[in-house]
Amino acid sequence: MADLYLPGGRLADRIELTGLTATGYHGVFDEERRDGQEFTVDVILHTSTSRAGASDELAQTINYADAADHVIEIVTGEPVDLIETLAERIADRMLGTGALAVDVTVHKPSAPIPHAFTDVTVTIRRLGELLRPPKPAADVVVGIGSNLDDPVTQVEVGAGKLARVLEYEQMSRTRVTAAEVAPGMPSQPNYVNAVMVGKTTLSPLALLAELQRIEDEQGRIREEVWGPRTLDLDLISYKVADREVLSDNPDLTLPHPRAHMRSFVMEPWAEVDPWGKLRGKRIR
Ligand SMILES: Nc1ncnc2c1ncn2[C@@H]1O[C@H](COP(=O)(O)OP(=O)(O)OP(=O)(O)O)[C@@H](O)[C@H]1O
Ligand SMILES: Nc1nc2c(c(=O)[nH]1)N=C(CO)CN2
Repeated sequence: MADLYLPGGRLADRIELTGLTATGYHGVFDEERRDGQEFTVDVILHTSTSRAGASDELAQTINYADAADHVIEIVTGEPVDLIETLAERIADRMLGTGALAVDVTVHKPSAPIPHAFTDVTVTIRRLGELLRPPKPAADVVVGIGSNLDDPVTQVEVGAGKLARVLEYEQMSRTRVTAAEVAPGMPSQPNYVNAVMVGKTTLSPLALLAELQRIEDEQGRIREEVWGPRTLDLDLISYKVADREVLSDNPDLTLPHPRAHMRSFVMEPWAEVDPWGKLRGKRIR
């Protein structure tokens, strides 16, 4: 159960807490509620540790001591009948730490079973919002940009591929925009920009993997942030049942953190979706 492959094929990194033990008062029987017993919990947090590994900063990862505190708080907290419920509560809390997915095993080695046995466990895996297929289909906004190797054709071909990934899609007109470059960086050729809105049943990370596949197919080389590019597809906004999915995960930040400052995104978006909203505010 431990391996989790992310959309795009990469194996997720793991932070594992094993054998966390405390007395709890969970169980169906009165004696269990009265006397309590030991519960042991194993947790696997599926995440990406590469930024923390490179920067050596605790803020870039999930603090395992905080995760352990949460688990103990739930085990020693409000009693429930079933270890299934306990596992569900722990998984839910662990997803709140920013993990992409979690595996939780709850052990109840002193369970009231009138036979010789060593342990009884429940193990569950729960996916966070970035990995969960949406229900109903999500409304998404994708920014398209190119300023290398015949940008008009790059945008046209990229949009054609994107249209096969999305449903009920609608594309803005393309426009030529002056390149916004990072401070101190050399100027760049003009961009061709457009926005496509549509629906998807892909999870946010699965959609991002599709966007990156299309970028890669069009010869995108990722070297310089804000560098010139053959094709750039940014996931601007992802809404399920009108609720915007929010994420501060650097691998997929939602809504896109710079979109609201970019007229080359907001103008074409307003053209195809005049009632559109970003962080609850009308876009025009
Ligand atoms: N909303 C998002 N849409 C697309 N990529 C995102 C998003 N949030 C985070 N990313 C991450 O950003 C990384 C760098 O993306 P990219 O090279 O397209 O950045 P950029 O185009 O140079 O800058 P910008 O995001 O400001 O347009 C990607 O590998 C991706 O994981
Ligand atoms: N006009 C324009 N400027 C940009 C664009 C873009 O798509 N259009 N994309 C950037 C990084 O993605 C940086 N600057």
